[in-house]
Amino acid sequence: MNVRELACQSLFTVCQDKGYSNIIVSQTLQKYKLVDRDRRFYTELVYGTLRHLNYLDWIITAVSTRKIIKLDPICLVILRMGLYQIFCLTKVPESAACNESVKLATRFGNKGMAKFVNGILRNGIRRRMEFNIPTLEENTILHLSLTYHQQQWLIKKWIADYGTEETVALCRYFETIPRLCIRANTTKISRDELLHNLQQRDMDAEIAPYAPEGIYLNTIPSIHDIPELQQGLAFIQDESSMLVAHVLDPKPNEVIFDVCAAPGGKTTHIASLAGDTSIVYGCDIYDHKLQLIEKNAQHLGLSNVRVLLQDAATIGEIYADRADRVLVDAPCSGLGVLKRKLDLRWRKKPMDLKRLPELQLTMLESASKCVKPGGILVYSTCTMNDDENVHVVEAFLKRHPEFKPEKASDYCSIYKEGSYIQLLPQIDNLDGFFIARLRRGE
Ligand SMILES: C[S@@+](CC[C@H](N)C(=O)[O-])C[C@H]1O[C@@H](n2cnc3c(N)ncnc32)[C@H](O)[C@@H]1O
Repeated sequence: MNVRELACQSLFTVCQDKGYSNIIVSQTLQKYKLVDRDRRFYTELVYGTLRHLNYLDWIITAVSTRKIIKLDPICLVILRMGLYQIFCLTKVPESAACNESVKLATRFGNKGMAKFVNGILRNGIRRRMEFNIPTLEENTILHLSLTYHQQQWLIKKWIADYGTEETVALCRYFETIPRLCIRANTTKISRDELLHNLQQRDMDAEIAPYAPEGIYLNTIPSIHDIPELQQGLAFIQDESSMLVAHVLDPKPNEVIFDVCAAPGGKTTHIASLAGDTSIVYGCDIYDHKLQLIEKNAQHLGLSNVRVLLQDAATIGEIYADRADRVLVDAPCSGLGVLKRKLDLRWRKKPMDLKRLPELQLTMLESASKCVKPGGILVYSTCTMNDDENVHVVEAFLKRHPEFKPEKASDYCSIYKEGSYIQLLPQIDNLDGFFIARLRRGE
């Protein structure tokens, strides 16, 4: 298979919602031993097409007489990839992009599809001047959506929530290349020692400003350049996410429940802060995900982690008053981490934001029953959607006056007014995250 065929297949899988682009790309690169140049072109085609998806669809909508949703999915992938080469790459001649796309349509489709693809691409080239992105003044939403590769409904929501200037800053944050952030496994090595070891090997590493175990790597290394990851001395985790365990503030000799725990980033962090006289139960509703928690705990040498197959929405009926501390790191819309998840940007639907708060409140209510009198309940998400954050917590507090909020930022070094921490990428230069800390009365 040639490079374009591989890219076409990978994009087809991602666009059919059958996998994450980073996993598919790395599996493909492992299976097919491509030479460096082909490897780069393959990666560029897959990630570039995905990043520019809404711009490419904007062109297809204008040029095609058939509606996008009526197009054969493989035909749509071939068109997107062809237009990406024509409109966004400078080094591929237009004729090559067209001819190669026609070949793909013949290979994966039929003669009719090949003719259609040829027509659309040549039409696109003829009408090229029509596809300059409108300016911010001409059409704010379309401009931001096409320039920063975000869905229009999200841009509208952000403008309503933060205004245009902050929305631009937010979109810019999501366009920056994510730095790798690692957490020192402080049960085995201090952050200073880990940092020293990395810098000794000429790695451009610096400490994370807010998470006491966090280290950023400014140049993106291959994972294999960091043997400390394989040795269990460090764990890949975003800085925002590291703050959650500190807000929970686990202590020795405690029983702690992490009720939405897989793959165990926070469970293992909590376990290392609590020490081995505590027991941390990492619960999840998916059996196969529990294995990830176990594997991560074992790899980091943590003997105080146990896993539990358990639905967070019913956990309180079984384990009432059992835990000193409970973390609900709820499934959420993930709007705070759009920098990392390119394909997730296009999968988000307004409906997701509507259906989640009810589920989150159910989980929080059930998990709260596990908290012993005087114990701590922490609720966190990786989103900046108030309906999933402050509104869920306030609805919970209204029904449960036995819980009172405590100032979350007293437990970590990022200061926020009010009780809760809402990290905003455009203000805090961190992934969007929400953390609330509640205490049950005695
Ligand atoms: C935001 S992720 C958790 C990330 C994790 N805390 C970490 O730091 O690695 C949410 C998790 O909730 C799990 N989940 C979804 N619905 C659940 C339910 N009803 N009960 C328990 N876990 C659930 C998902 O499988 C997913 O692993």
